[in-house]
Amino acid sequence: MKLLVSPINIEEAIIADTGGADIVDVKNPKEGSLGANFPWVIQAVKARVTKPVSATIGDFNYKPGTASLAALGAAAAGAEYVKVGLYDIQTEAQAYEVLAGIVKAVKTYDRNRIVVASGYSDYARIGSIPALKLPAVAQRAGCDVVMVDTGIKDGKSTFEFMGQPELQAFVDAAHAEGLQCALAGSIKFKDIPVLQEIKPDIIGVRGLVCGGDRTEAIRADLIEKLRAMLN
Ligand SMILES: O=C[C@H](O)COP(=O)(O)O
Repeated sequence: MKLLVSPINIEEAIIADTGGADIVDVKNPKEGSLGANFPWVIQAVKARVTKPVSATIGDFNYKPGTASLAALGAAAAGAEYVKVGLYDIQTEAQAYEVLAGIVKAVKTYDRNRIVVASGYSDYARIGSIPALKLPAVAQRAGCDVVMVDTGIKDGKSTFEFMGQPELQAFVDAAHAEGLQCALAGSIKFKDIPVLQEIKPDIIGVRGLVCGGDRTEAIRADLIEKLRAMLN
């Protein structure tokens, strides 16, 4: 499993990089679960880290044009992984239109860039499309990775909304579609053995490596501890 760590600034990005993250995922929690950071922050991180850079473009509603333009911005700023949250999206048709626009914008710019379609494990409480509907639509739209994160960051974990069988079904559906799969959402150290059974390709964390409070700064010792558990 690759380790994706989500820093909010250059200092945290360097700690994530040197601590053992495989993917440095720039985001801005002030603007939501998958809130977008500024292009100059993505550019600065890209210039300083050795690992592939990911950038979130926001928790989106049904705005395919806005989403595709934001995705191009993230790619142009240097993100190898461009990650969108399908937040206020209820249907497969809406999800497809948003994702297809993003894929076209990003892959026309550079066909080697990776598009990540993120749904939410707590889809029922936020009223978004169920996660299990996403692998097929993400594949049809030309995405590379499908994931779930929590939409509301109140400390409740993805495991509280999708049990192991449902998460396993999500990972298996992604793989059956030829996609990689990422799982995130207030993952705790105690969840790692279960994740090693479920076998997503990527796990995403922030709060865990901030000592439990994702508004605090990322700590090198906690990334190193997590890295050692994954090796
Ligand atoms: O993409 C991963 C997220 O940033 C996970 O954040 P979290 O572990 O604080 O829920």
